[in-house]
Amino acid sequence: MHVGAHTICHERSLGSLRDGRRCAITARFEAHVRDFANGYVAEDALLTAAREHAEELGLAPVSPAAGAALRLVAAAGAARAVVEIGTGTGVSGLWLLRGMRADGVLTTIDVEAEHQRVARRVFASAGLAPSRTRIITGRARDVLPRLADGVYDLVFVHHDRLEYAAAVAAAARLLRPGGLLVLGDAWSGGRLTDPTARDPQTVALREVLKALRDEDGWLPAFLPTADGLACAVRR
Ligand SMILES: C[S@@+](CC[C@H](N)C(=O)[O-])C[C@H]1O[C@@H](n2cnc3c(N)ncnc32)[C@H](O)[C@@H]1O
Repeated sequence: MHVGAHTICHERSLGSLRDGRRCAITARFEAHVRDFANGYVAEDALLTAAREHAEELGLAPVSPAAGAALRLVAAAGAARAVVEIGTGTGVSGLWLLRGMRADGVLTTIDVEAEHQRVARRVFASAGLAPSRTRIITGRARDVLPRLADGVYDLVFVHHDRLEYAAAVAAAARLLRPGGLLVLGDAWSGGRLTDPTARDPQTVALREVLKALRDEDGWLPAFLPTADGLACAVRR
């Protein structure tokens, strides 16, 4: 997700950029980096189709760069058991599954069965056995308490930023020590670092990121890739 020049200029740490020309240069550079990252690992026809289905349904899937990063961390951690909150049409799920171990299972939760019907078709078209996915329809707050403690390698959160705090609390229980939490859309559409942005979703996200950084028990890092991925390893 693009972070506009005005956003960058509002960053206190980048106060020296409060000059229109430099801001414009920064914005152009940032767009260049974003476009390069999104094109660096091209999506295949299946991911492109899943992305188009998402757009038809009014959903914003992970960017290609964020998807490639999800596949990367799933592969680097040899993830076998992954939880995803926010199935959508399966863009992020397919990226995750392509990085996970061949016997890995993605448990993916979404309140909208219609979205999951599309995702199920996407996973099948990708040649994934039905045993590779556990697709659960329901609200995250109702489903997460039913999942087992301490057995998941990775939890990817990508639903409603107002519910990210509850999802992080659930992830702290679900992840094994050394497991990885990833929060999607962590730039909040470019508003994260804009101090004039006070919408409830962005405010809630800032609080979650602060808690992840400041609380014991997490080893955090912010990956500024495209739409932003906030990551933290469970200690
Ligand atoms: C941005 S889309 C997910 C996109 C998907 N992760 C991808 O990249 O392809 C967010 C999804 O979260 C679902 N959602 C929103 N609030 C939810 C909740 N409280 N519990 C479960 N799912 C929710 C929506 O129905 C939607 O499909």
